[in-house]
Amino acid sequence: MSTPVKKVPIHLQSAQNRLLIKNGKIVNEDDVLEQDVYIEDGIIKQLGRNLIIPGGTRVIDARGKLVIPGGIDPHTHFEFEFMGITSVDDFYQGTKAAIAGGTTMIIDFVSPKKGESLVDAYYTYREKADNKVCCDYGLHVIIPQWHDRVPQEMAALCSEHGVNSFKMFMAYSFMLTDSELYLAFENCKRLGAVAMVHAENGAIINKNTERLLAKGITGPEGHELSRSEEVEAEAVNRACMIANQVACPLYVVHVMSKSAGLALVQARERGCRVVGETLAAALACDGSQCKHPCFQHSAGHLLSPPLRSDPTTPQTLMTFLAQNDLQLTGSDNCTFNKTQKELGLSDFSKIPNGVNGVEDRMSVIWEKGVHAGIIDPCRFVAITSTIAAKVFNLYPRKGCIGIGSDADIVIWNPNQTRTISAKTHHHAVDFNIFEGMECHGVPEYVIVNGRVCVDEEQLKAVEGFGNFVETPVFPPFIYDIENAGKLKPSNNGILNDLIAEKLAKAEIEPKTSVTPTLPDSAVSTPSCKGPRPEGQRNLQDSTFSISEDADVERRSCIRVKNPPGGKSSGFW
Ligand SMILES: NC(=O)NCCC(=O)O
Ligand SMILES: [Zn+2]
Ligand SMILES: [Zn+2]
Repeated sequence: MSTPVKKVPIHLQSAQNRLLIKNGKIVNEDDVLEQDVYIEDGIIKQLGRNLIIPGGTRVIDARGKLVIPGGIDPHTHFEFEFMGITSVDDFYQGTKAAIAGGTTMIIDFVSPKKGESLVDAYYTYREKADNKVCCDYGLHVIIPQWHDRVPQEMAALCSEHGVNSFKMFMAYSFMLTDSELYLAFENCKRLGAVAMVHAENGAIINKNTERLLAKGITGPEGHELSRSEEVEAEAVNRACMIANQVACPLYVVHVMSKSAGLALVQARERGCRVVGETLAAALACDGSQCKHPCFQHSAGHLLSPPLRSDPTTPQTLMTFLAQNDLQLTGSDNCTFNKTQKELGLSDFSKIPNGVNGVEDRMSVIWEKGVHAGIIDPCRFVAITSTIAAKVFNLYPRKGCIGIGSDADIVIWNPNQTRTISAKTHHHAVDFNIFEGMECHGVPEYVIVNGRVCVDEEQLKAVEGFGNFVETPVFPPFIYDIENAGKLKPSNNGILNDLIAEKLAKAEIEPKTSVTPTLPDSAVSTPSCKGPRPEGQRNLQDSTFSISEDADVERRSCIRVKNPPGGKSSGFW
């Protein structure tokens, strides 16, 4: 079989090929620039003020707005066959929702059946996705079972099919044993691939589930009881230990608890190279939602690892992100409708696991991170876009606003608000875990490969406009140890002097004292009615605020030295 060839209608190939974004403030992960952006044929061609550009170019005025790299969601499951059913957001609806929220690239997971060739499963996904995606996409491949052909298939996916990442499970019926994980990580290391792991102790979950059901605990509240924080943290620790035996860098997906976050910090202190991802869901919701008397509400919030009962979890995870103890965010968008969730009405272990997030991730993280004063706009860009681009070796093509980069750009209005609701979202699913949450920060324009796909907040996504993007092996961010050292002090969420100076022009005043206080609970209570080169700067912990003028609303961004119960660590 050869790589699928996508047929994009001619009129879509170079739509709106010239665009100038004027008067905005470009925010990259490490810098803020007062520059205009000129785009031609989907690529950023010029940056600066007073650019000389061809006549007939469309001009968008971004005065008072931030011009940021489009979000990259490294964790979605569209049309995912899981627990006997298929998630309802397909590659069209899912990527359309992504764009509506300011995400311009997603990376989904090929999910081979046990015994199926990984390469065949990859083709199945390409066929499902290529003509549906509204934005660019990449693919990770799940390894559901270890057998002799797997190493060869992994090698073929890396060398011939543009895949550089594999996900292994430590729970569910397709979990791998420790020795199989060892082999999988060893192969990832040999190929220069990113080893991703779903870290929960599957054997203990199975035993707990049997015990809970036998006791008559059958509702959604049983879900977290069966997979407590230590069940997650133990697996994180074990995965890090196993990866370290073969010196394989590790990416832990969906870190959902303080205990798991701390396990990562401790592993890194022992010398393990590990990247930690958390989810929009975990940053905005807590486990109390799964105890709600309405089944649609409680089951609607059910995913694995679960939202945690400890109500300080969302803020702590955000603080981990601020301190680079966690590095990036995904959505794990895996949506099931009410009727699908009802498969588990009398047995929580049969409720399909998964929630929405691809549309609201950017707004939710802005709200709980920047608006709440825990991270600055540069760190927002890092954790929603740049670090994903670096980990999966897409940087600087994606994840930054630079000359030569893809024109995947969001014009972000931090002064605008919107209220999230299933009634207005663009997903196929009938429920939204962020229902009723008011978010400051709205994507007014979303530009996907140079095409304006959200235009003054109006969604104009085009089915099939996106392309499959190959992810090359040996991402320097995780494989080049020397560079990894240099990346460590990249904008660590802290406003350094130079950025402070630049933002000062854009209304930022550094403060002198550190106030290690966190804002009041960031937990939402939804209602239920049914190429950045060398020279990364050293950053000191500091407190700063963005002062108000005509353009930018006042924000107080607080750096906290140590997370509650934890200690900041370096990147590796
Ligand atoms: N997370 C979840 O509950 N569903 C999606 C599958 C996975 O990522 O484990
Ligand atoms: Zn998972
Ligand atoms: Zn997932």
